[in-house]
Amino acid sequence: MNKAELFQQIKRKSSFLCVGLDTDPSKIPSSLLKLQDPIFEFNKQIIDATADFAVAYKPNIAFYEALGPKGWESLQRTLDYIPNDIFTIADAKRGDIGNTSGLYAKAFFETMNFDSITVAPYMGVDSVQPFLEFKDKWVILLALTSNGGSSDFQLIESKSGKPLFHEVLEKSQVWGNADNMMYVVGATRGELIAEVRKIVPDHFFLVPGVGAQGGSLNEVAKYGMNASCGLLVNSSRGIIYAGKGDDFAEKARQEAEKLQKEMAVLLEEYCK
Ligand SMILES: O=c1ccn([C@@H]2O[C@H](COP(=O)(O)O)[C@@H](O)[C@H]2O)c(=O)[nH]1
Repeated sequence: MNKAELFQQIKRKSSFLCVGLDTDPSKIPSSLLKLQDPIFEFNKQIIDATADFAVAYKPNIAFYEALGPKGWESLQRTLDYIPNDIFTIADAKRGDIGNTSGLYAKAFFETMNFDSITVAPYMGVDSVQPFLEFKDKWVILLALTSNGGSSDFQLIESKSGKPLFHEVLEKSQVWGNADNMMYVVGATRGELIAEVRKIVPDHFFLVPGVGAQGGSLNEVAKYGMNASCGLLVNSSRGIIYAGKGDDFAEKARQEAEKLQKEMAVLLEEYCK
C-alpha cells in the first residue's frame, strides 16, 4: 500500500487507529479453544468488529511463532482475512547482515505479503537496505521505543553529543524516504515525541503504548502529528482483551470506536 492510499483511509475513516493482534491462547475465551484454529477465529471476530474504525492491523509475530507451524498458519490466515484497503504491519523487529535481511524481507513481503515490517536499526544501513528494495512496502524503524529499557541505549549521548535516537533518525533518513520508511515512537515518551517530529517532519510514526502501557493519545497528537496526520497509533491489549468472555468482539468494537472518535477530534484540531 502506498502513502496516498494510506492517507485516503485515514481521511475516509477519520481515524489513525492500528489494532494490535497480540493474540495469546491463554487470554482468548475458552469457547474458541475447541475450534480448529482458535487464534484465527479470535482474530477474525476482532477484525470484523473493528474494521470500521481501523486503518491498520499489527500482528505481533512473537505471538504466532511461539506456537510453531500452527501459529504461522494462523498468521497467514489472519493476514489473508484483513481487508485489502487496510494497512498491515508485521511487528517482527528483524534486521541482520544483508543476505539474511533479504530473506526476512522476502518472507514478510513476498511469501506473506505484509505491507510493512518493523526493523531494528542497530546493525546499520546494510541490514535495513534489503527491506527497502521492495516496491510499495514499508520499513518501520525502531527509533524511540515505549519500554522503560529504551533509555539503556536510545537515550544515551552519542559521540556527537546527541542522544542515540537522534543519530538513528538523522542517518536513516538517507537510507529511505517518507514514502517507504516510518519510525516507531512510543506513546509513553511524552515531549520527546516533539523532538522526533522536528528531525523527521514528514515521516509517519507507528506509535505503540496507548492503552495498556498508559500513553496519552492527546500528547501523541499534540507532539507528533503533522499537517497530514503522520501517525498510526496502536493499541493491542486495550482493544482485543477489553472483554474477557464471549462478548470480546463487541467490547473490542466499543473500545476501537471510542479511540476513533477521539482521533476524529484530534484530526480536526491538528490537520486541517
Ligand atoms: O516500542 C515499542 C515497539 C513495539 N511495541 C509493540 O506494540 C504492542 C503494544 O501492545 P499493547 O498491548 O497495546 O501495550 C506490542 O505488540 C509490543 O510488542 C511496543 O509496545 N513498544
